[in-house]
This record gives sequence, structure tokens and C-alpha cells, in this order.
Amino acid sequence: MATRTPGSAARNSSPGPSKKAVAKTPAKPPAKKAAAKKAAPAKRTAARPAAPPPPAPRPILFRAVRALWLGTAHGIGAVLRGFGDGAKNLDPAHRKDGVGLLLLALALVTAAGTWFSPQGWLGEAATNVVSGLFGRLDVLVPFLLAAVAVRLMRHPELPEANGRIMIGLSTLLVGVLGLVHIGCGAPVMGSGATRIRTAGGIIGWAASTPMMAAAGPALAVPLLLLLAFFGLLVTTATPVNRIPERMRAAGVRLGVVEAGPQDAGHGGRTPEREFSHEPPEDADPAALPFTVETAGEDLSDEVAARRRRRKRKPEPAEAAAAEPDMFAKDPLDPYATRNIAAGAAADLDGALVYGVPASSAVADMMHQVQDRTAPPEEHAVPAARTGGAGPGTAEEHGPAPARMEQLQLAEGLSYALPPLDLLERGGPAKARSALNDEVVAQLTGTFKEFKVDARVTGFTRGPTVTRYEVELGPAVKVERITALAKNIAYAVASADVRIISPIPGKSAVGVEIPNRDREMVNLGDLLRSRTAAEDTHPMVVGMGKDVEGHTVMANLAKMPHILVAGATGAGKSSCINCLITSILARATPDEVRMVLVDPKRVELTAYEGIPHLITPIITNPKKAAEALQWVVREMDMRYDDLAAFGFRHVDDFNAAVRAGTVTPPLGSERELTPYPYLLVIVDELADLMMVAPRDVEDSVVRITQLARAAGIHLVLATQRPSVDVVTGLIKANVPSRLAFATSAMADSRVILDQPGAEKLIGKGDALFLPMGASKPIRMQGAFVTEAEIAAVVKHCKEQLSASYREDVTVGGGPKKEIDEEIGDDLELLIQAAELVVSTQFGSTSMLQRKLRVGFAKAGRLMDLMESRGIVGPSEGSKARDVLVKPDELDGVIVAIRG
Ligand SMILES: Nc1ncnc2c1ncn2[C@@H]1O[C@H](COP(=O)(O)OP(=O)(O)OP(=O)(O)O)[C@@H](O)[C@H]1O
Repeated sequence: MATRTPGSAARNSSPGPSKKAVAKTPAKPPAKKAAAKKAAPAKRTAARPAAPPPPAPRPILFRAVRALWLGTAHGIGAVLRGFGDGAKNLDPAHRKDGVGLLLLALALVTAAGTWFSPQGWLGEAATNVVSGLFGRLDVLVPFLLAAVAVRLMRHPELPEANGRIMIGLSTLLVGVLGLVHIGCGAPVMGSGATRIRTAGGIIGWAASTPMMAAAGPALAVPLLLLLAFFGLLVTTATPVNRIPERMRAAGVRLGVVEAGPQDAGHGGRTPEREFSHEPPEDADPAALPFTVETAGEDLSDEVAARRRRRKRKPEPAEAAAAEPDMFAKDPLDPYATRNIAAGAAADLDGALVYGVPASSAVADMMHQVQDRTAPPEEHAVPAARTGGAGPGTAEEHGPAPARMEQLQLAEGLSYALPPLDLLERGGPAKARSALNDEVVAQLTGTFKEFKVDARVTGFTRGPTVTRYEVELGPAVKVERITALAKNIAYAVASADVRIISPIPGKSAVGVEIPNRDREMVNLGDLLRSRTAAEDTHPMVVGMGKDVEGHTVMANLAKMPHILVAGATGAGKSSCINCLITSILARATPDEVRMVLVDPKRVELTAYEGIPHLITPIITNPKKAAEALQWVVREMDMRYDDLAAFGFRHVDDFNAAVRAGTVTPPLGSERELTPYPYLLVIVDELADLMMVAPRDVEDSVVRITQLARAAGIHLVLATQRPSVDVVTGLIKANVPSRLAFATSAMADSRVILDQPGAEKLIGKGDALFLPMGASKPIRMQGAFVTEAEIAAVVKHCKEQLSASYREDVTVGGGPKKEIDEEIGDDLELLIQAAELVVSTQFGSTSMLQRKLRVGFAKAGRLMDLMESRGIVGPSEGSKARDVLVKPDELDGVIVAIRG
């Protein structure tokens, strides 16, 4: 080791600068500043004491003793270091037990020495040290040592809490010993060791002397009192504002205070303790600072409030789950059992409702449980909860089996929905697997390794990812877990670790880790689920399962328009297939009609010819743009109709028509029928935007702004979620979003307005942000095979063949000869004829308004209709006579088309 002798130090420091300075000081300064600058070091140097004279050579004996001492010290040091290195390799639990036992041994020795009389050299030495340090409070030291030892051995897994307690106790002790020292006359060091020992000891002396010197004896006492009080608060992890609460709890426990209603059921324990996983003296969980990782916003108050709410109103089951035994062999079992039961019951419920056995095992059990099944809690996104039916048994929602009945169509035809057993069963979902247990162990190991006071208290397994719930020890920052994200990813060998802090509604951090044994979500299972059965709305579709394994259904009518986007191969088309198949499985063509736009020409061909189609599948992007314009016109027409009959929503109009409470105006022979929902699905918006960006954007915006009340809903899908495809205007009007894995964070921002989708793992892993939700739901999208689709489509086509509306199908059918005079106005003329005939009102201004055309065009249309005998001649400002009855309309249209 390099050492510097005093001589060398003096040599190094003194000569150079001082000599120069001294030489320059007497000389005339060239300038005042320079002189001042240089004078300073000179002065400093001059003020230093003169270098000490070189030491006299040491005697030989001295050098020999020194060498012997150093040699011995090195030897002992090496042996101890060897032990230390060996101890490092010990299991941490053993190391901590060792420390605890050592403290216990010290407590015994000091107890023997201070309470009785010291025995042996160790007893005497320990007693001298303890009495010297702690003065007359030495008798308490054995208690303290024993308490610390027990704490270390009982809770070795809480190093941070233990550290806090040590700091708190030390502070408390310093304050109290300082006070004792002052109380005993504040003897000074010179007054002898015995005086110090009979006062506050060296610690008391060290605490009180500087205080008294700095602030005077009168102020030293309150300052030391405050110090001791602070130590007490730290030890008991009590924030000042919660002192009354804690005092009251202590009073209740000691029986001094009567337990109030808030204490009932807690056996005198504070609510915090009832649900705390930590021992009573641990930190107040409500005081923890929580931040939301994604938004960066501080949620501490909210989380604390939520914690308190949760703790104050415990459900028995929740309480049981919230307080797993820290030393129980397997605290995760309750979760696993609950989920298995939930999965089985969901399956069973669908089976009961639809009369389709969910699986052979369930089929065997069905008749046994029919009367007493209490269904589990499953959730759908808010939009799917249209029926408002609360949890109840399958028998309680009786109308559901009606879905299997022969439904009457408008024309008097009957139509049977496809049986759900055309869709495959996936079997019960796994609630837990060996790999989950492995991950729990890996997480626990990581927390231990990095000395983070946190533990995995449970997990909920979804089909693709499992969310592990991590509870933090007192005063552990959430940031410590988020900072560990990369280490966790390393430990569990997965790049896609997402940390959610906190899990919504829980005082726990969620660590989402992909399942290496991921499961597929079958659309059939979703449609057979209780959530699906409860809601008979025809626009309810199966979306997937969330991270907790719950079924996610969505009502497309309430979305009311949705953007589906993700990189190629991420699962978008599978999702669209699920949407369409859900509709086919649950809605008749009279309830829902569809316009399918498939510019890629491959994705939706399986649905060609289904009776729900209003027009053949549109594959030409240009014609798709025109079809969107038709949708706008249809929407306007529905709006006018609703206004004419005094309804604000197509649902109300349909209900009134079905109830027969609405009649056509006098003189009109129109037969009122309910409007079906119109679902427009565009599988690749980018292709349309390339062809006619302005027209497509205009139509989409118009539809999305108004179509909700008219029962028209859009599903726009794209694998290119860039700003030129999903323009700001489109985005602003499509409120629900479904993001599959994207290749870049920027794409995620375009879809969801936030990052996240770039971390998804593909194959149907998705973030679903329904209208009104602030945070997306992570879910595994459902899957339906081509064979299942083919079976469902075959069934539908067998029931009814498609009857297309000619006016939309700009691309379908052979080109017909059109009267040259009509030119480009054929479609408009047909609409005008429909309008005039159906309303029996031959008004030019009505055409202007409803067809959104100018006066000249409306006049021309009226002339064309006159020339074809649809309306009479003009009578000035009066409306023309309508010469055709509504039931002759079809023939007239055929005639116009030539
Ligand atoms: N929900 C799902 N569950 C399981 N596997 C899925 C799921 N969705 C997609 N996959 C798998 O990923 C493959 C690609 O999915 P899909 O065709 O839906 O992707 P895409 O996003 O539509 O791609 P593209 O834009 O190129 O059409 C599927 O063949 C299937 O194997």
C-alpha cells in the first residue's frame, strides 16, 4: 500500500508556490489585479505553519514491533476475508439467521452483565462497552438486541422494512439518551467515565453536547424530544396525520378505548392491519407514492383511496384472497381454483342456454346442475352490456333459447340461425400451469436478488399472457419494479414483459408475461358463453378473452364504428372473420345486412352469397368508394324517414313498427318494415384511400358522424395505420379501436393514441379500446377456422339466398342498356322515383333536399320521371301528381333500367 510520510507530505506541499510567491510579493506589482491575485496564495502559504522538521530515525526495536504487528494484522485480515468470502456464498437466509442469532447471543451476554454481574472476559467487555455507550439505559439494551434479532429472523424477506426499523430505533435512542444525559446534569467528558456511565453514556453525551452548544440547554431538550419522536414515527411507520388513528387502534387493542363500528369485525385491529400482508409496525400502505408508468401521472391519492376503500369493505372471499398466509406453501391455489370453476361454469352456462353440450364432461354434468348453477363472474366491455341483465342463473334469462327458433323474415319466410355446434370447442381454459409456477419462482428470485421488498401474491392467467400480481412492501417505490423490467424479462427469458402499475382497481403492480404454453380462443366458446347468451342483441360479436381469461364481447352498434389495425399477420383478418361469423351465428338477414369491401379479393370471398349481403362483395376499390357514397345516401334516407315519423333512433322506429304503433301517412300505401342494421366492413382501408382519398374520407366522415342513429356501423381495417390512411378526420370519427401487434410505436400511436401495440406478440394478441374507455383492454382475439366459416356460410345460404340491391352493386351484374337521355343520372333517377313513389309526393324541392342535388338537377329528374309516366306535369309551385302506386315501384325501376 502506498503511504505518504509526514516529511514527504510537507515536501510536496510547501516549497514550490510559497517560494515563488514570497519572491514576487516584495516586487512591484505590474497591475493591481494581478498583484491581488498573486498575493492571495502568497498570504495563504505564509499563514501555514512551518514544515515540521524531518522525524528522527526510529529505534530498531520500534521498527521490529511495528513489522510484527503489521504482519499479524495482515494474517488475521486474510483469514477473516476468507471467511467473509465464504459467507458471501452462503444462502442469504442463513446469513440473516446468523446475524439474528449473533444479536441474540449479544443480548444474552449484555443481559447477564447489566442485569446481574458480568462473568468472564467477554461478559465484562460487553458490559463495559454497553454501559459506556448507553449509560444508565444499558439495562434496556438486551431487550432491544433481542427484539431486533427476532425481527430479523421472522422477516428476513423485508430488508427495507428492517432497515427502516433500525434507523428509527437508532434515532429514537439517540434522542432519548441525549435527554437522559441532560437530565443527569450533562456531565462533560472530563468529569470521568463513571459520571458518563451513570448519565446518558457516550451516545447521550454526543447527542446532547453539540445541541446544547449550538442552541443552549433550554432549546436542546425540545430538539432532542423532537428527534426521539421522529425516531418513534419512523419505527412504527406512522405518518403524523395518522397518529390519532393509530392511537385509537392501539387503545382498542389495549382495551382502553371502546371499539367503534369501524373496528367491528377486526378484532380490535385496524382495518389496515386486517388486510396487510406486513406485520403491524410496517409502513402505511396508503402513504406509498404510486405513479402510472404509461401516463406518468401521480396516482398516489387515488390508489391510496382505493386501497382504503378495498380495505374497509372486505367481501369475505376477497378478504380470504387478500390475506394469503405468508408462509403457506402455495398461496396461489385459491386463484387457480376460482378460475377453473369460473371457466367450467361459463362453459356449462352456454351449454344450458343453447342446449349444446360444451364438452363431453360438461354434458354429463348438465342435468345434475341445471337447477342450481350459480354462474361465475364474466365481463364484457361496457358496450356489450346492452341487456343490463345482471348475474343470474341460466334459467332466469329465458328468452335466450328463442334464438334457436325459426325466425320469421319480413317476406313471411322462416330462417334458422346456424347451430353453435358448427363452431369448434376449445375445451376449458387453463387457469394455471407448471410454467406459471416457474415464472412465479423466477420473479420471486429476481426481487430477492435485487433486494426489492416485493412478492408475487397471485396471478390471473389469460390465453396468451399471464398477469402476475406483485405487492410491494412498505415504503417501496413502484419505480423499483418498473426499473427491474429488463431484469425480469431476462429472468423469464421473454422480451415482451409489460408492467402495469397499478392494476386497475387493485393495490398491486401487474407484470404481464407471455405464456410459453399459450392457448387459442375459439369463437365458438365465446358465442356459447354466458355473456353472449345474456345479450341477444344481433350486433353483439365475440372479440376474445382478456388477460384474466374473461370473455370479451362487443356490441358493434354501440362502438358505433371501429378501426381495426395491425401489422400484416398480426390477426386482423381472423378478427374480421370472427365479427362476420358472430353476426351470421346470431342475426337473421332481416336484423343485420352487410356491405363487405375486400380490395385484397382473398380475405372475404368465403362469404359470397350469404343472405346478409346487400350487394355482392366489393373488390374494386373505385366501386367501393361509390358504395360508401351509397351508404351515405341510405343513411340520409333513413334519417329523413325517422324524422318524418318522429323517431330519433332506428331502434325506436323498429320497435314501433314491430308493435304496430306507427302507420304510414294517409294516402300512402307504403308497408312499414323495420330497418335492418347495416354493417359496412372494409378490409383494407388503405386500398380505398389510394384510389379516391377525398371521396372515401368524405363518405367515412359523413357516415361516422350521423350513422349511429340510422343503425349504420363501420368496421375499418388496415394493415397500414399511417396518417395518410387513418387521417385525423377518420380517426376523430371512429371512436373504438382495436390494435393488433404493430411494427412500430408510431403505428400504435396512430391507432390507440398511445404506445403499447408494438409490444404485443402477434397471432391475435390485441389491445382493445372501446369508445369511452380510457385504457385499452389487452385481449387474445378469437379465432375461427376456414372450415367453421364454410359450415356456417353453407347453413345460411341453405336457409335463404342473397337478394342484392341493384343500386349499390355498381360492380355486379352485366351492364344494361340505359336510355341515353338519362346518361349518368340513372342511380339518382331511381332514387328519385323511389322517393316520390314511396312518399306519394311529387315535389322538386323534396328531391333537392333528400338527394342533395341542385335545383336544375332536381328539375331534370322530375322531367325524366314525367316522361316515364311516374309523375304528372308541372303545376307551377304545387307538387306534381304521383301516377304510380308504391306496389308498382319495382316494375317502374326495372323499366327505367331498361
Ligand atoms: N386470434 C388468433 N388466434 C390464434 N392464431 C391467430 C389468431 N389470429 C391470427 N392467428 C394466426 O396468425 C396468422 C395470420 O393471421 P391473419 O391472417 O389474421 O393476419 P392479418 O393481420 O390479417 O394479416 P394480413 O394483413 O396479411 O391479412 C393466422 O393464419 C393464424 O395462424
